[in-house]
Amino acid sequence: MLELQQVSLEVEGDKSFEILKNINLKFYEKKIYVVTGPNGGGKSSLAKIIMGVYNPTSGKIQLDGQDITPLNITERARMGIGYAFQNPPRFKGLKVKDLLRMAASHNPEKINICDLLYDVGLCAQDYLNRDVDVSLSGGEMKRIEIATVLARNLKVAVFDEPEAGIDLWSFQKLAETFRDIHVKYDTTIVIISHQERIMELADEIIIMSNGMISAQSERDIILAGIMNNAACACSTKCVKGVGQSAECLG
Ligand SMILES: Nc1ncnc2c1ncn2[C@@H]1O[C@H](COP(=O)(O)OP(=O)(O)OP(=O)(O)O)[C@@H](O)[C@H]1O
Repeated sequence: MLELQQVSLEVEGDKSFEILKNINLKFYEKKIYVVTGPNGGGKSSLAKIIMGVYNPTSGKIQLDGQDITPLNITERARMGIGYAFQNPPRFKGLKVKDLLRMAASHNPEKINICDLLYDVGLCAQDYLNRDVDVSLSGGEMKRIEIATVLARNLKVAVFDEPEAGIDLWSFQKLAETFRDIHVKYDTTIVIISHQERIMELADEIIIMSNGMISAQSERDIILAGIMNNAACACSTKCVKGVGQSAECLG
């Protein structure tokens, strides 16, 4: 289990600014958590705190009871925490098979990289010798990156907006891939996303706004809350909105 205890993150600028405020969260094995909420709410910062890109100003992070707060990104990667980027990096001259072999080399179990490609819906024959460069589409790159996450057999995998820039068909395959990971592996999956279809994959949804957890519950409870947002008063044209409240009238 990954646990964040009273985690805060402050950045120094002209004046100091608290990006994350006293976050308490528990992420259990074999569960999918989707973190959502308004722009600037602190979701990516939370992902970076888990990864070790940022170190908290105060608070503690524990993995299976071990304090990992002082560990950096490389040390946390060795402990089984991995991150899939919003815009995955591409490397000239590197082939898909090299990338997967590199990822699998960190896994004590023997991994068949062709099976991994199959797991993410790609034909090994077509993709093993492809260069990891701009010739791969966004959706293909996303799936290859997910295959590298699977190759490492992570304890905790964090995906920041995995749906960004992929087409509808690839999106469907991506959702299936997450469902498969959920069934086959014990990995704790944390996905940052604004997409309702990604939220539908979650066991639990966490809503972050203004650097705090504003809601956290089972998927259906949160989704029902989002759909029947009684506080919405945006417009009479909005399907959710009431638009009639006195506050709306100029
Ligand atoms: N290194 C930094 N220095 C200063 N401010 C930062 C830094 N990183 C993030 N912020 C600010 O912290 C807030 C939270 O940013 P973050 O990227 O975590 O939000 P988010 O919820 O992921 O947003 P989005 O949905 O737009 O991706 C924003 O106001 C952002 O400008």
